[in-house]
Formats: sequence, structure tokens, C-alpha cells
Amino acid sequence: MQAREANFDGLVGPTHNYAGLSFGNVASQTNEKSVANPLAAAKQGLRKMKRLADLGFLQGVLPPQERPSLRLLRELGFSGSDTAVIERAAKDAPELLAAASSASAMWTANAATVSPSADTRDGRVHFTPANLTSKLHRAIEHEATRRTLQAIFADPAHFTVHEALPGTPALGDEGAANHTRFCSQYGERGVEFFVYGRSEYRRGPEPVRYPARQTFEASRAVAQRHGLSEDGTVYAQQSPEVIDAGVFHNDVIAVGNRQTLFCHQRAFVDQSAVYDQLGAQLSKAGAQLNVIEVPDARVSVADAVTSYLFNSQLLTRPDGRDVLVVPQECRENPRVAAYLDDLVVNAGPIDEVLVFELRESMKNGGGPACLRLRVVLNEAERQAVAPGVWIDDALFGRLDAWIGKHYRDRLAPSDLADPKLLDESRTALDELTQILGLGSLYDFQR
Ligand SMILES: N=C(N)NCCC[C@H](NC(=O)CCC(=O)O)C(=O)O
Repeated sequence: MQAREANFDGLVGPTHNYAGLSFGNVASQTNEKSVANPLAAAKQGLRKMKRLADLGFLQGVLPPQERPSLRLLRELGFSGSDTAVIERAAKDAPELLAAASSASAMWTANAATVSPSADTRDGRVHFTPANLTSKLHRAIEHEATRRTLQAIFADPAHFTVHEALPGTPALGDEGAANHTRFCSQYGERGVEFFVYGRSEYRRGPEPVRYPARQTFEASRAVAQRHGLSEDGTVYAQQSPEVIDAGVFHNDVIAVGNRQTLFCHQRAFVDQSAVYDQLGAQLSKAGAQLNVIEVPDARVSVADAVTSYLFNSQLLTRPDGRDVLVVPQECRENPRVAAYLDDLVVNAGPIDEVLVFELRESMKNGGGPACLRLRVVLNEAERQAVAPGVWIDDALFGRLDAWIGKHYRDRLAPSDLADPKLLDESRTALDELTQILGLGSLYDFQR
């Protein structure tokens, strides 16, 4: 059956800020306490969506979550009116207020793991929202993510949206950032590639400096509940040394699409065995794996982490050409820029590089690939998606105006103490659900 890949980007929320919440994510730590520009952040992300939609890609949008999360703050013991809760948290535990205020749901590669219907036993598209247990500010996302996915992918004849896995270290799950699907054509049965950072029960190498967020046990559980076949599944361990160098998700060191895996030489434990296994499974699905491996000598892991070369989107255009969507930072690093120039000249599978300015998100460790959730859909499934979330000229115009009306252009860490931010945020989100036609998504609307 014919199918296409859709990308659903997270719309940056009005509380976008730099709180240094992600230990192990170099950009988040480096930019802690710098002043953010939520308006610019949201517009940068929206422009990426618009340009990709203009190029003929199927482009959707996922709404931000309600922040600050009063629910979290109340669960943590702050009480009284909403204003009193925020003022008290700002005074007694600003780090908890920051966690409750993060706009991190914008990185929708961490929203869920998605298996297309061609791969699943029951022929439905399966979604498992990621529990994101590794970080408090992210562990509070999955319930709202599930609600949003259910509102958008509502038809049970086509879609199954699971609960997140239990939130415990043994089952740490970071969603599609550690999952790649290979196939010959999108609508054909594919091979789903799960990359984990550590295993809770099988002894193996582990990073020593920074946390491994994804476990083998979580990856396997997702594959099982999605009803994937053994032939259609490959597991690999991320190299612990690169996690210790700041590669907190696999999508910071590798990206794949259809038959192509674009990755760094040091991405995986026992890398050649990983290629062999992937190649063997993929050949059973009628496709031949093509690996573009970037040598350390040309681009170091440190360069990959600062430029986000591998946090690119590898997309197949409707005319069959493959394009690589990279952040501006790749052009600013001379070694990465030279590598990309050669890649295109050498007439490999990548025909064109598209460069995007995503500085506000990048400063928190979120590149083009972090900002999107891939969902492969056949025509009937595409018809069943809530219609208001597809980016076209009209929706772009409405969202652009909505951002301009509601977002601040400056948000310093001390501004999180301002209770007006909650009202501004709720007013904006209330209007947004009408724009997207998603009904009452948020707690404050219920
Ligand atoms: N690689 C992918 N797919 N996603 C990137 C997620 C970045 C996010 N940053 C943050 O959450 C920083 C928030 C702060 O520090 O304010 C994270 O570390 O989980």
C-alpha cells in the first residue's frame, strides 16, 4: 500500500526558557540562565514547518503543553491560589518552578515512538508516549502528550495510542529520538531500529559521566506492545563514550530514512555487527541498507554535538530526491560545512542540504530532528487525522499572527516568578485549541 511520511513538529510554547535542566545535554547546561526569546523560538520552528510544507512534505503541528504546570507544583506540596503557588515556588524552590515551566514538549521526537501500520500485527499505527523518566521537567509530559495524540489520531480503526510505560529507571523511554525505521517504500513492511543507552538487567557497558536515558527493556517493551515481528526489529546499544561526550539521544549521532543510515563512526557498540544485522533484516524486507558513516577524522564527536550534524532530518521529496535538513550551526563549523559540501558533490543518496535557523531551540539541545515526530501514514490513515493540524498557508498565517499576539520576546529565569505568565499562557493556549480544532485539550479548559 502507498504511504507517506508525515512530520509533526512541536510548536514552541510561550514559556520557552533556558533553565539548565538537562544534565548530560551540553547545550542545556552551557546556556543555563541565559535570556530566551519565546517569540523568536516559536517563529523559527514555524518557519521550518512552512518551508517543508511548501516543498511538498506532509507537515503537521503538535500544540505546546500548559506551563507552568500548576499540577506538578501542587503535587510537590505548594498550595493556595495559583498566584500563591507560583510565588511560593519561586521563593523556596526556583529549580522546581523552572521544571514546571519548561517548554520542553516542543521536542516532539521525544513525544512518542510510532510504528506504522505496515509493521504492526494488527495493521494499526501504534503510538507509545515516552515516559521521559530521566528528567523531572520531561517526565510530566506524557499524559498531555497522550491526550493530544488521541485527539489527533482518534480513529480506533486506524490508530492505537498506548499509555506510557511505567515511569521507573528500568523502563526509561525517550521515544522516537532513539528509534528509526528503515524500509524500501514507506508503505512496505520495514525494520524498526531501537537504540538504547543501557540495560537494567543484562550486564553491559554503561556511561560513567552522564546518564543513559533509554533502556533496552523499554525499547523491547515498546516493540512488543506495538506488535512488531522479530524479523522487523533490531536493537543496538549506543556507545557509552559518546553519551559521556554529550550524545544524550541517538538522534544526536545518527539519522536514518528508508534504506539510508547516516551516522558517526563511533555511534554504536560493535558498530559493524549493527550494520550487518540491520542489513540482513532489511534485505528480508526487500531493501538494501546503505550506510553513510562519517569518520572521526573528518567530524569529531565534539563537532557533531555542537553542530548537530546528525540531528538532521533526512527526507525523501515527492520527486524521489533525498534532502538533509540541518541547523545553521552546521554551516558555522568549518569541518562540518566542508563535509556537507563533499557529501552533496559526491552524488550519494543525499541530493540537497537545506539549512535552517533554529538558534533558540538549539541552545537547549534541540535541532531539526528533535523538533519533529515522524508518522508514516497511508491514504486512509491520513484522511483519519484531525484535519486542523496540517500546515498550509492559511494555518501558517494564523499561527504566525497568534505567536505575534501572545508571546514575549524576552524571558529571563527570574521572569518565571511572574504569575502573569500563567494567564498569558492559558489565554494563548485556549485560542490555539480553537485554531487547531482540537477541542478542550488542557486541564484548565476542563
Ligand atoms: N534529541 C532530541 N530528540 N531532543 C532534544 C531534547 C532537548 C531537551 N532539552 C531540555 O530539556 C533543556 C531544557 C532546559 O534546560 O531549560 C532534553 O534534554 O531533553
